[in-house]
Amino acid sequence: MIEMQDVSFGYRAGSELLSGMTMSLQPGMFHFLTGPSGSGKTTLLRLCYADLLPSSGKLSVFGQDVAGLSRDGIAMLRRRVGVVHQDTQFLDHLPVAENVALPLSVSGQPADIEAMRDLLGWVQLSQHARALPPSLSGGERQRAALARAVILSPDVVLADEPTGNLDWDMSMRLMQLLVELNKTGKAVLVATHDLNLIRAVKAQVSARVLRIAGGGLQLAGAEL
Ligand SMILES: Nc1ncnc2c1ncn2[C@@H]1O[C@H](COP(=O)(O)OP(=O)(O)OP(=O)(O)O)[C@@H](O)[C@H]1O
Repeated sequence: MIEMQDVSFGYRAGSELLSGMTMSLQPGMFHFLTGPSGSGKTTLLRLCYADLLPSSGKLSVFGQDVAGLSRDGIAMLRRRVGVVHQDTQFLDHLPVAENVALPLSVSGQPADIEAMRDLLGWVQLSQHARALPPSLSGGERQRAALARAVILSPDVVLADEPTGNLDWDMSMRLMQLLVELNKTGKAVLVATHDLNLIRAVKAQVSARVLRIAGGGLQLAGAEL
């Protein structure tokens, strides 16, 4: 569903951050992306939803080569990819429910009140539907961000360090939601440097671990 063949990327011409990356996100599979701070995890995620385009190599998303896509084509493709950003990026003056529903209004779809109620219930934020984002705890913000990422029923969910500021219990609660999503058939990719988190999830679900090292991408072995 997302495939990279020999993809390289640099923010500045002549200086590559990532090079020779070949990988595919498998439908229905749980994936982790790990690597040291600054190694390029966020950058790789941004490539996965065509927020950045490769400097060289081939990137296909849902079978379409992104190099040949118009802006509208890229916008259509992004609707099938739910993203939980590292900084949750809420509009602080809008209540949680309206923030979660934003992808619907942006894509011109009506809000389904019943579905919204179910979604907020799933992330255990029913009580906070009318709250403003600044009043939420870190875990609540991440769960709201996850609800917003899945409101368009994407095929793939990408989460960038979603547990970065959370304690262990809250981190596992969030990962549990991602595991549940994965069990409904969605491909999930979680960027994290927390190897204990990867081990805890791998004890519950089969997961592939990709590691960025030296600007390239490797499949991590049995040590995880
Ligand atoms: N928009 C940008 N313009 C220029 N350089 C950037 C930009 N975004 C990131 N970088 C640089 O690219 C490198 C990789 O950043 P990236 O955020 O992808 O790493 P990361 O592995 O996600 O890091 P962390 O684990 O700390 O979040 C860093 O050196 C960063 O400073």
